[in-house]
Amino acid sequence: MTQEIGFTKMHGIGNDYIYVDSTLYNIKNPEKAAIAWSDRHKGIGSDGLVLIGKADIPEADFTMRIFNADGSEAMMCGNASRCIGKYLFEKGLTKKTSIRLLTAAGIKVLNLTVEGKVVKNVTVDMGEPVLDNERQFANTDANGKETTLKISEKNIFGTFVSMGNPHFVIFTDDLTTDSIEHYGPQLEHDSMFPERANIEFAKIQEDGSIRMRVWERGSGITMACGTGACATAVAACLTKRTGRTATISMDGGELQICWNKEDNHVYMTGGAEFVFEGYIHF
Ligand SMILES: N[C@H](CCC[C@H](N)C(=O)O)C(=O)O
Repeated sequence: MTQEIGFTKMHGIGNDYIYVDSTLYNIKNPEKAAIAWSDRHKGIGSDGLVLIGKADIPEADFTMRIFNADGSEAMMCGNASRCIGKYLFEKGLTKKTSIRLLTAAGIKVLNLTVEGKVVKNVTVDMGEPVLDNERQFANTDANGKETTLKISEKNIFGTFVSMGNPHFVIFTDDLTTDSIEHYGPQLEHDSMFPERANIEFAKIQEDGSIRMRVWERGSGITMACGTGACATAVAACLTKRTGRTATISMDGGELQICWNKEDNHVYMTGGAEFVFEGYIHF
């Protein structure tokens, strides 16, 4: 027996997802739906599937579940959290401009910048980065200076930062697709990351901004990654390449990241857009 499911397609600087209101539609197998619907030829086409729900605890307003294009469920999605803020406000599901979103990585607070009835951009309190020391600085050089993680025989150095979901940030001048397609899947599945990992390839630019491209766990190369942008900004600061605020420039656009010294929280600011709506039989 197929169901007719209403969906909304949105993107956060090119990182596109299918959004379904789970108070209206009960998708029995979201993993399977994410795989089928993410297919850019036989499905709707997206980087994954996001389910929006109503929170049943007083500490939160709404809930988010996010499934990658391979059907794997992730703890958190930065770009999707901004899209949810826009979705909820512009569809009249809330009048709040500060929304508490319950995710598998805890409650994230979305602060909407609104002009009239339109959400112009969203700042998300992404919480504290988790620096996993045994994977953070595996080596120190002769002077005891902390270096960054060396991935075994690949002789690749990077910085592990979790934003609720795992990220490995590599600073390199080589941001070519060939390299990312070569090293991305290898590193995603490296034994150093039992839960797999999102892999960021980043380069500090002359104006101090950071150019970053990403191989996402479960979705491959995407146009942008919100949690990845946060992890990249934290890694750049940790390795003394930048200060605590950074503009992260990705294929799909820019995000402003601030790793606040007072509360140790990372704040991400950027846009979100509707693309189209439709129904799919599943
Ligand atoms: N692929 C990620 C989930 C999506 C995160 C990304 N799209 C973002 O904007 O944060 C993971 O498996 O952890």
